[in-house]
Amino acid sequence: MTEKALRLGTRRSKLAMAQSGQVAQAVRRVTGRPVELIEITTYGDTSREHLAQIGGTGVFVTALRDALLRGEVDFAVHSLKDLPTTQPEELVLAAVPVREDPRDVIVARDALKFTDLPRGARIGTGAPRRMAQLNAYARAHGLDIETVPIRGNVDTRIGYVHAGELDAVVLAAAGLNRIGRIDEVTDFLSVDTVLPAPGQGALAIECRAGNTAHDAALVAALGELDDPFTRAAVTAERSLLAALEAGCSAPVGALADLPPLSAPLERGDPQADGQIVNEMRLRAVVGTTDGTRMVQLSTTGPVPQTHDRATALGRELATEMLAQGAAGLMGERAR
Ligand SMILES: NCc1[nH]cc(CCC(=O)O)c1CC(=O)O
Repeated sequence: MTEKALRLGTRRSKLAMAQSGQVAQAVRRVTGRPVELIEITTYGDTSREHLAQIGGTGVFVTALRDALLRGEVDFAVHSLKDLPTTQPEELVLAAVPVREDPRDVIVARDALKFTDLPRGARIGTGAPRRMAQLNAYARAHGLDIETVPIRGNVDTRIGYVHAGELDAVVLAAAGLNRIGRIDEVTDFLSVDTVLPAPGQGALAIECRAGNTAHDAALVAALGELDDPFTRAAVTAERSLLAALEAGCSAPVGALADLPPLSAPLERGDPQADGQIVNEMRLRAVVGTTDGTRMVQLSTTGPVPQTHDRATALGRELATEMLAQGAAGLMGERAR
């Protein structure tokens, strides 16, 4: 007997199709079932307005969720950083697979590195988070750059550099990796310079919450693709974002990862191994887009072992940031 194919709901962009194709492979492997891609057009794909203006979180996500709720697809694949922080009750994140490179990168003319850009260089990015941190770094290090708001898919953005309209554009490493264009990167920005968006580099596999035996079995099967460390990290990052009452287009960077090894220990040292598997560092930044005012904090502790603990970690750091005036730096609050 041939089993019915699982229907995977996906956006139609090149990036979405690439990552959905990769998840489809993994799902075939863990379920032994065929997987069919169902393309769904979202408002975010058709709108020409700036994302910050159509605003609101989740422009890319709503249409996929509607298709799930209507039963037109069995599961959906999202870029985690595009997912609103509120989780609808009827849906569940069945898996958060291992995160890939969370860094932002630049693609610049003449193979330039960020710090080698000439005076007056124009850098394209539509993300207030990227503008804020690039401008803050430039101020602190005597660089003279201008951030230029752009949007569009990866082809469009890199096209501005090839056309000579911009000196560089900022993109996520993970996206370029997934579409096979990582070779075009001219500089990987250290997360010490630019903290990524909460959830950047991670994917979310979302299902109906399991009210039927069929849905419950699917949630359990897809759970095989979950990576507990990535899950804990992105839960903390997103909880921080939610507690700041900021949306995905707010100037908020956050990353939970392994803390650096303390000085006397080296990798391979049994004590060091204990440290690297047991601890997590959460860093976050909020700033004005011109980079003049920033609140940046970090905390390190045991890897949270439950959803509630990961959520508390993010919320606690957000509370400290708010106490230091973070709310006043975010401009328009989340809608
Ligand atoms: N904002 C759109 C978006 N959503 C996810 C990614 C990249 C892949 C990822 O972070 O998982 C991108 C493109 C980009 O920021 O360059």
